[in-house]
Amino acid sequence: PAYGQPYQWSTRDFEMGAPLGRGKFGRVYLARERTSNFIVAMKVMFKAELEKGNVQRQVLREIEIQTRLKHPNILRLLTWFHDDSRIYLALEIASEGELYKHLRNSPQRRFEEPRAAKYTYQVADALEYCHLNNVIHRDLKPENILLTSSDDVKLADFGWSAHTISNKRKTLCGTLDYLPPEMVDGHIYDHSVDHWCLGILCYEFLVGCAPFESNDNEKTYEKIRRLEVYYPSHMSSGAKDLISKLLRKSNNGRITLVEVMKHHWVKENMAIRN
Ligand SMILES: Cn1ncc2ncnc(NCCc3cnc(NC(=O)Nc4cccc(C(F)(F)F)c4)s3)c21
Repeated sequence: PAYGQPYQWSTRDFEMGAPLGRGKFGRVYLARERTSNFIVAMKVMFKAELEKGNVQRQVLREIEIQTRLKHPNILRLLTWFHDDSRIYLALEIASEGELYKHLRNSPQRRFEEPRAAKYTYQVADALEYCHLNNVIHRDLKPENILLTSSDDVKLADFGWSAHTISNKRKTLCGTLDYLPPEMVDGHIYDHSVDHWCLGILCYEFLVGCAPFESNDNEKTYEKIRRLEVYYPSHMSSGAKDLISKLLRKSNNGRITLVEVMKHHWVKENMAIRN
């Protein structure tokens, strides 16, 4: 490349391998960079599909956000490039794939408390870093969390993330189970929506399903508004205490992410595991 110009990556630099998964807007493949043999996860999206879904701005915002975020529990966007018909995201590989598959395949389809506590801690740590960088993830769910070979989690898919300045309503797509009350009622929201989602996530780790799940959207909205949470008898009082402090209607009533990381249930259970 011309002196001082950053190298322009292209598909020629990579040998594409097995498919790793598919999202709404494209597929993810294993890929190897030819000169370094470095392995990446390559997300390939068709421009036409992104235009049809009217999400190209979100992808550009994700690229802008993710190239800045560097944290052990956030999946790195290493580089990106495009050709005439596709956009490629070269992502850090998380070889154990999507966390929800491990959740669904666990005995009783739920994680033991030490494992749930470790992941809750790591997600809280990643979210705290995002918020310090004025980024709200907004789409926290087991599908967007990946697992590494060292059993650490990586927050991924910042396609729905936003800088804290913009309070655009999140167009309702995908699961409603994670929507906090202020978003269900279309009110403005801030980074504390992620605190709510962390509560839902921790509940789902421990129970195997989200607390407000129901087969009818209106019923889910109602349960969220009424904050009807059923805690199964197997759940420890420490876990119930933490979740009840995150699933608070008033966004400023939710405990901070630092308090989550210091919570006695998290600390006790992480001591067991590590
Ligand atoms: C499956 N799998 N197994 C191992 C493994 N290792 C790493 N990554 C994997 N999978 C990729 C995970 C992703 C990370 N970042 C993403 N980002 C995205 O998909 N962005 C995006 C695309 C199209 C439209 C939109 C928009 F605008 F609509 F929001 C946003 S997807 C892996």
